[in-house]
Amino acid sequence: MPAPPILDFSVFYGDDEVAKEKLVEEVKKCCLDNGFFQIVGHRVPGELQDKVLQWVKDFFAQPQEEKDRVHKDFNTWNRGYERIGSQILEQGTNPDLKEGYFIGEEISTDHPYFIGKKLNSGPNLWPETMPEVDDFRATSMEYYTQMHALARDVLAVIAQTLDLKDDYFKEFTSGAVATLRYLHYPPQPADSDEKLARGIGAHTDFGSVTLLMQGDVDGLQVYDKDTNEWLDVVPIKGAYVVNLGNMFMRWANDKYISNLHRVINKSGKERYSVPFFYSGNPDYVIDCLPNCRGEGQAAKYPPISVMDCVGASYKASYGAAKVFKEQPKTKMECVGGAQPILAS
Ligand SMILES: O=C(O)CCC(=O)C(=O)O
Ligand SMILES: [Fe+2]
Repeated sequence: MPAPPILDFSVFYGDDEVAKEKLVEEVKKCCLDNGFFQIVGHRVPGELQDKVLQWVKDFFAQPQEEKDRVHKDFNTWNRGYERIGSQILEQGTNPDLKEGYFIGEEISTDHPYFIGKKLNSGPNLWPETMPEVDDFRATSMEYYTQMHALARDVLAVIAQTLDLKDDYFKEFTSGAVATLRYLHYPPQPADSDEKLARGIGAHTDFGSVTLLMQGDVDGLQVYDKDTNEWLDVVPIKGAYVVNLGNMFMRWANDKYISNLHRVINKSGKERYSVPFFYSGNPDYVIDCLPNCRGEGQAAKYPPISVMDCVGASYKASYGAAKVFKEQPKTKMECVGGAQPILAS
């Protein structure tokens, strides 16, 4: 299996039906193989991408005490900053050498979508003391909106890979929630032990699809089960790495794959990346997709709401992070397939 192929997504927006069919075929191959591919030719403006990446750098360049002002422990709905070393995603490795900042739908505490009712919902925690924070906020939310649109388009193509109409996921995507994560990986020492050093430990993602913008520094690797090797996903300016998450794998009855990946930053440089985790409408009930099981074959998993499926993964992840030293990680409730490692 080669590294994830680079697909020209612009044909999705054009009239060339043959090219569209080819795109659907290529995406299907990737979904069956390891659930990873890259896209160029999407509609997210390059200027907006550059602006976001610059803000990501500027945010993490702030003094530690400024970043701690917006620490995610100040809320229970997964928004704000997390320090270097606060996660261990892979059993037996060093704490992840990365810091992060989470953004989501801007939802007030009196909104019906507020936590308790809906998945990871609540107000964002903006770095109010950072110079030009209004631009940081506006740029982040504009990008967040653009990523929702791209996720819907990617899902329209994925629907076609299953011989479904391109609007099959319409209900799932209306009222969808998602999480945008800004990430900074300081350089890992060149002589660091590959057995222990991780920017982000091997894991699978929780949701339906993840759309990842990498900066210009490499380090992302995808596990190849056939050769037991890790394949480098070399950054391409402006491109998105697309991968399926655990919920989609379950939804597709394990026909499509949510694959292990990790980051080791051996470049000697600061690495920045921006994943967008698309959960979907929290109330939507996922139940074995059409064309994902043989005739007469039962679905492997019972129906489950998006909120319960993705929510269980978050709970398992944070619970496990807190008690990590005392007990081994367990398989998550909602993960399809025998993934040995917790998702993020
Ligand atoms: O930083 C990257 O390239 C990957 C990040 C990732 O896999 C994640 O946050 O789940
Ligand atoms: Fe990931």
